[in-house]
Amino acid sequence: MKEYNEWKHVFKLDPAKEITDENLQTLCESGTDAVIVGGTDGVTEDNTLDLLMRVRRFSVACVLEVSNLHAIIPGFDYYLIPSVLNTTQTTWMNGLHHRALKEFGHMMNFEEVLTEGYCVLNQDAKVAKVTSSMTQLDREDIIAYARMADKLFRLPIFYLEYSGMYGDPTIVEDVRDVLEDARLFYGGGIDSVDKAEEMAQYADTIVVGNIIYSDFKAAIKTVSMGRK
Ligand SMILES: CC(C)=CCC/C(C)=C/CC/C(C)=C/CC/C(C)=C/CC/C(C)=C/CC/C(C)=C/CC/C(C)=C/COP(=O)(O)OP(=O)(O)O
Ligand SMILES: O=P(O)(O)OC[C@@H](O)CO
Ligand SMILES: [Mg+2]
Repeated sequence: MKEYNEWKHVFKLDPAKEITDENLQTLCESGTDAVIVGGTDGVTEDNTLDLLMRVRRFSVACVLEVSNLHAIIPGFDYYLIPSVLNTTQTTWMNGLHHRALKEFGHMMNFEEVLTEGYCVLNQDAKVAKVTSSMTQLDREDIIAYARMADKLFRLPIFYLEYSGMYGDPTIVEDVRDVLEDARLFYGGGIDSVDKAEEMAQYADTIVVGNIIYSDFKAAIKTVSMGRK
């Protein structure tokens, strides 16, 4: 299993969406560095546990990105805990986190927990709407959020989230240039090897999500970035 600071390419599986056993096997054995289980809505204890058990048949790292309090299940290799830095509602910054720590704090293994500072940039994404994120940001605003994650809060991960659309590579490059310790995750609209390679020049880790469900073959091809 690869540790999180070795991940270059990861797939994000949405528990609310269907994937066949055959495609799941192909995906887990594709050479990707980790499989993240997570989505903005429709994530339940049942569909999360189902994916955990199915992914566990393979040796790839299996990671839960926690998005609601009702689907926190033991047995994953890592727990990614998002805080949305550009939300307008404290719920998504630290509110649910406080509730979760009241319930689970005493039994958590913090070695497995990784906090992510999200900067949500696609105004049409579900995550932007749910979290009422301020997406109309200029380059300097985004860089300030990157420094907030890296230097003020010392979060291990800064996540540039364009979910559903391909972002601006020059922004990813500029953010890469200011981060010193935080790992840079980029996610959004990667549907080809070329896009995977372009963003992987700057991001430590690229995240491939929706294309798994709309064009599975294209999704699997993204793993071959850097190996064409
Ligand atoms: C013993 C035991 C159970 C151990 C585990 C202990 C543990 C790790 C406890 C958790 C502690 C903790 C602090 C939890 C935080 C709780 C929480 C709910 C925090 C809020 C998270 C948050 C900000 C959610 C908002 C949405 C978000 C950022 C989701 C991330 C995933 C994402 C953006 C997916 C992309 O969306 P998608 O669904 O794909 O959208 P489309 O359908 O449009 O594509
Ligand atoms: O679904 P896509 O657009 O690939 O984005 C991946 C991931 O960043 C979503 O949280
Ligand atoms: Mg998705």
